[in-house]
Amino acid sequence: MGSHPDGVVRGGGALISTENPAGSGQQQTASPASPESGTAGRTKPSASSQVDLSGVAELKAIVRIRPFRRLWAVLGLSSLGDWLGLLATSTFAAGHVSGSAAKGAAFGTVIAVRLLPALVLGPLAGVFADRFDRRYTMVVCDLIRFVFFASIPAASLVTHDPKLIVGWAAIATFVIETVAMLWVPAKEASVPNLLPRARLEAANQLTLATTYGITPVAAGLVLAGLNSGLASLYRQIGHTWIEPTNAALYFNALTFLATALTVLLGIPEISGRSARQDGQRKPGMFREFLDGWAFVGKTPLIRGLVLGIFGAFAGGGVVVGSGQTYAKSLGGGDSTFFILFAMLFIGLGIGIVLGPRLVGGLSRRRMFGVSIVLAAGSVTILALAPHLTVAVVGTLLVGVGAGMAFLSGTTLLGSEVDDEVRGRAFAVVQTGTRVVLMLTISLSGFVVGAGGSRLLALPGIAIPISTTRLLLGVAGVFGVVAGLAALRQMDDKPGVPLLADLLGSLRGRPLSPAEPAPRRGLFVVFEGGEGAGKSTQVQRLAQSLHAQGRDVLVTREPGATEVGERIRNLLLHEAPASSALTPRAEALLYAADRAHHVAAVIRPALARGEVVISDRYVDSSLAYQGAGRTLPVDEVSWLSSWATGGLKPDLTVLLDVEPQVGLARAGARSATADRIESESEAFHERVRYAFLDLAAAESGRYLVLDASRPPEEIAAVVAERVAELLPPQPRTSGLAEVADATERLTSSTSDSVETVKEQAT
Ligand SMILES: Nc1ncnc2c1ncn2[C@@H]1O[C@H](COP(=O)(O)OP(=O)(O)OP(=O)(O)O)[C@@H](O)[C@H]1O
Ligand SMILES: Cc1cn([C@H]2C[C@H](O)[C@@H](COP(=O)(O)O)O2)c(=O)[nH]c1=O
Repeated sequence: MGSHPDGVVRGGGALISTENPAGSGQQQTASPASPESGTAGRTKPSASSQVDLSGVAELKAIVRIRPFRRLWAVLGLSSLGDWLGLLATSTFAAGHVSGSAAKGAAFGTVIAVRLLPALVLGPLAGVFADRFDRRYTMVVCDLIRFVFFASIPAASLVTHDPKLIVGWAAIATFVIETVAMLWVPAKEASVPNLLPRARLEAANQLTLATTYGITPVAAGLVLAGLNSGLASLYRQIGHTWIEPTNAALYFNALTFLATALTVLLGIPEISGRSARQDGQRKPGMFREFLDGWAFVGKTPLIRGLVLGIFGAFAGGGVVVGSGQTYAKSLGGGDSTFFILFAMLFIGLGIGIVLGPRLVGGLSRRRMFGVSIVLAAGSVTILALAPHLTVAVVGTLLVGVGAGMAFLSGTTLLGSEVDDEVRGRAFAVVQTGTRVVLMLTISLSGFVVGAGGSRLLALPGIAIPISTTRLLLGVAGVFGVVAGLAALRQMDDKPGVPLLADLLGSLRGRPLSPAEPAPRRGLFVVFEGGEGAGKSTQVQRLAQSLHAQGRDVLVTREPGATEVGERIRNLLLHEAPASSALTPRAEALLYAADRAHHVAAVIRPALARGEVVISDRYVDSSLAYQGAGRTLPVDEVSWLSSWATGGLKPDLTVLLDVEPQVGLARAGARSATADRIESESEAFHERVRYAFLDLAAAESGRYLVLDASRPPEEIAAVVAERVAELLPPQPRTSGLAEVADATERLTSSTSDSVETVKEQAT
């Protein structure tokens, strides 16, 4: 598969872009400095650095990019041609034979011939898109489509034998569809190179809406217009080229000539890939073909995408194939079937247009998996629907899920698959979806036709079981499993709970993934109210671990770093009263201290394999700023998880004490109370119960101890629990025994606590 330029990682044969937002590996020959000339290839605006625009502004931003605008126009024209071609060739063939059976056979033959190339040529098509200049591939394909579309009506100028005319229409259609199989992956693989990556999703929304929303309607209108406008003229003049179907085919041919010229002369940016390949020996076509399939099979992301997309299409195929009998099972007829069919397409449109707004910042990999589960879960709703209303809602949801999956899947393929192999990835999807759709529509039609409805006789009761519903149920469950498997394969936020992430995204606050970090040490945190004895226990644990010869880092929040010390003073001593610092500002200052603390002190120590013991951490913010100051706890939690990059302690020791007792201890320790110690008793009560609630919610990671017990008892329990989390330490010398004895003699005064704190800072 050639070289792997910067920004591309190889793993198991995988080539996934990690850096370049506009399609890595792409060496643009154009120098797109302004939006007019296209921002692809050079600039590096990541999804996160891109300004988040509203829907219309986003669309304006992408159509302002000249190469993309032109490609979009080409796509619109070409798609109009496709739809016109489908309608016109079918009616053309049927119009040249007489008798309903012959007309039906002619129509069916043309449709079958249109689908055949997907099976024969589909797998090879991607090799063309990846091997040759995509611009010339598109131009040659469009010129061939121009000639062959024009040749269909022109055949009747040469012969009047209907068999020859229909036969030629079938051959021409086969050729046209064959080159379309080459054109589509070349086009799909080019789009990501013409746009900044952050705009790819909106671009896909626009192109999908054009292909499946605007152009089929436009094609119907053009055909209807030609029919009504030219029919009487044709009757008067009699020239075959103004016969409406012939005129539609000539018009269609011209759309392909127009697109060929536009791509050739107007979008040179599609070329440019060959520069990278100069001087390299290309592998043979067969090798490239095998590499493409190996890439799909070995790369978890692509495997997940392909699995999910095929699953969604299989579900859609089953819904369409069993639609008519399903409508009957609801007590309806053809009109019910059409209502359900319309609902499916309305849902698709909603999913494509509104899906991204709905899920907000949810990662697109997760959006893809969740959409498949939504679509498939809704198919199971259809299986159980007792009434048309439920079936209508279910069908709408199937469409919404499928639309969102289609959009996110296409965007992921475009943005995460390296340019070198993107054409082949798109070709696999293109071929596979056609095959899966054809098979499931025809198989499910056959199964529901043969199955009918059976009575399940149980003692005392007979339950009617319809094959249609059984099939829908099986398809739904299969789809949910495929969606979950896809999620597993491609999840980019392992460790971040999916449901919480989804709910946060729907509300506009997605959870950040934990920052990947080599982590070999152990992270222990002490939490509790004022004067609970945290510092005392921190120091005891540190000494005990030191005595075992372990590397220990003692630290605290706020104030473990130079910057943190200044923040601490500001928070606890310099601001004279609570009114001088608003709760949000206070929360942000604690978060700022934490962000720096984690990055500068905790993560490096953990990476070195040390035991890190911190006097307070995230829970203090949840308890003091959340419960104490009554800020929304989920907002404070989000802030902390952003500040820490998702770093959680391995163990949190909660020292629980009544606030009066703790405050009295703290008062005895120092004459003046700081800004937070001076808060009301009710404030400290809320803080105490918030700590206890946090521990109860995740009990496995907490050790809750009664802090009114003697310090040495508490220390023993803590040491025992920590020992369970540490690997056994080889005893090296008699020094360890000496250290143990020293530790037993050490007093637990607050002076020595301060000494340890000083070492840490
Ligand atoms: N289990 C205990 N029983 C009685 N007194 C204790 C106990 N633990 C600590 N103390 C004493 O209580 C005072 C406060 O202890 P320490 O500084 O360890 O608490 P803290 O939780 O760190 O307080 P703060 O959060 O206010 O910094 C100290 O004088 C300490 O000696
Ligand atoms: C980390 C953190 C701390 N606080 C409060 C809790 C205490 O009153 C002080 C810290 O002083 P101590 O000597 O460690 O007891 O700050 C808070 O309100 N929010 C936090 O996130």
